[in-house]
Amino acid sequence: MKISVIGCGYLGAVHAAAMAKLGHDVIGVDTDPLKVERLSRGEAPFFEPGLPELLREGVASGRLRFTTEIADAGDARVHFLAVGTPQMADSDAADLRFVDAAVASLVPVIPDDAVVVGKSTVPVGTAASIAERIRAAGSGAEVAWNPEFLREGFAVADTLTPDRIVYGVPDGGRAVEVLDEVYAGPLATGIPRLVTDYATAELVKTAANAFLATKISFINAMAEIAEVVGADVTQLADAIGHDARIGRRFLNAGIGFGGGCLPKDIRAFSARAEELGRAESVAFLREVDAINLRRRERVVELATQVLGGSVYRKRIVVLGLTFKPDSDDVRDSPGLDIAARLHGLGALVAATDPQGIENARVRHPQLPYEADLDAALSDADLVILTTEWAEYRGLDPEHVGELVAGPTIIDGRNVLDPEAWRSAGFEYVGLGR
Ligand SMILES: NC(=O)C1=CN([C@@H]2O[C@H](COP(=O)(O)OP(=O)(O)OC[C@H]3O[C@@H](n4cnc5c(N)ncnc54)[C@H](O)[C@@H]3O)[C@@H](O)[C@H]2O)C=CC1
Ligand SMILES: O=C(O)[C@H]1O[C@H](OP(=O)(O)OP(=O)(O)OC[C@H]2O[C@@H](n3ccc(=O)[nH]c3=O)[C@H](O)[C@@H]2O)[C@H](O)[C@@H](O)[C@@H]1O
Repeated sequence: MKISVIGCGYLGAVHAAAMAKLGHDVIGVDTDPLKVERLSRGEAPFFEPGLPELLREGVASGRLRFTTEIADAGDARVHFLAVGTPQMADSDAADLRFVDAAVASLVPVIPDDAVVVGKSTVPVGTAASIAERIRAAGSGAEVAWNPEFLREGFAVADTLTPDRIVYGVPDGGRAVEVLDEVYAGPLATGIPRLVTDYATAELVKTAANAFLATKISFINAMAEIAEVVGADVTQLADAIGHDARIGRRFLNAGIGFGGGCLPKDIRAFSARAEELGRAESVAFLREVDAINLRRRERVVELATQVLGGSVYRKRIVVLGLTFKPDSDDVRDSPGLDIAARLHGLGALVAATDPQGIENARVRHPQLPYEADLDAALSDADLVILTTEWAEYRGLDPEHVGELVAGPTIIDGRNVLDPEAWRSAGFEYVGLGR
């Protein structure tokens, strides 16, 4: 089937390449000419394991092309909207300007039998208003909402073999049949498919991210209590996680969640609930956000404590600037935020990351970066692990001990073995353990 994907960022580029892998004829559209140029060469414009191979294969097969011209996508049957929905600059609400612009550019170039499929995360009610706008423009194109649940770092596998596929569709339309054809490959393997109305599909996505954020803040709240009473939050998570009703996944306490989605999605949900007169229904999400942001502050407090009352002029190496490992994404990254706070307090920060330095530099040009891990660790008074990249989890405490000036480590992700670090002479500080 001929498919277009409008917006080729972390979501859209992977979706376009995955659709080509499923055998479709795909055109990706993005307003950023540099991104389109790289994608057209079969190169990934960001770090995502498995994506370069998929792009190269798709471009070489002739089934995957990219363009800046929306008109080039006019003859596709299905148009996936995958543009960004960031937080507004001056409020918690989602900024829908990219979605609006994409729809406005698309409608004049598509025929009446086209299906416009939203993948971006939007406030509930958006799909219905887009459908209304398309009708008002005199187009017969149908709208469906097909939320995306991929995780960065696992984006390729999550797209090709998702846990479930959700379609929000209007009554009596053709979208279900068309989407079943698009996803025939994954559906044939028995992946659950749920067909709902627009509002339910939009809410499914928002609810899923709100639940995940709540789970993380729940365990971080337990970490706050554990710190006071000397309990170990990791053992606590293991113990409650054995209850299948709770489950161990997403119960890793530490410096909390970041990224281009969970933080902005819970805020947008709160803002939308307020517009709907139901602010109280999700008032707990404000607390989820506050607990999350307190974790960053806590690391700064701990750093100040272990360095004898001030971080001023102290050499602090921050290991990890991306919001999670196996991604170069630094949007709302807790590690980068902590590095910037410490720098602001006069610490001599060495900020390092295997993939994130380039993006981090754009957001925080004032920070001192050091790509070489050993050079970053040299003469440090304090090491803070902020992103659990494999190379940081696998650090040899004896080797690090030979490089640093002061053997103290704050494990912001609770992933290191405290005993191994202590027996190498380090003061080990976990978050709630
Ligand atoms: N990043 C992720 O892991 C996931 C993201 N989402 C949602 O997907 C949406 C996109 O997120 P990301 O890919 O992370 O954002 P992104 O910022 O990486 O990508 C958005 C892309 O859209 C392009 N764009 C903006 N306006 C355009 C227009 N009018 N026409 C064509 N292209 C345009 C931008 O140049 C950019 O390349 C958001 O709603 C997000 O919440 C959902 C699930 C996973
Ligand atoms: O809507 C989205 O964009 C996506 O948001 C998240 O995916 P992602 O942001 O890629 O990454 P996660 O694995 O969810 O991690 C998010 C943050 O939570 C943190 N985290 C995760 C798990 C945990 O136990 N503790 C914890 O602090 C991570 O370090 C990271 O900063 C969701 O997991 C995806 O299902 C969703 O599609």
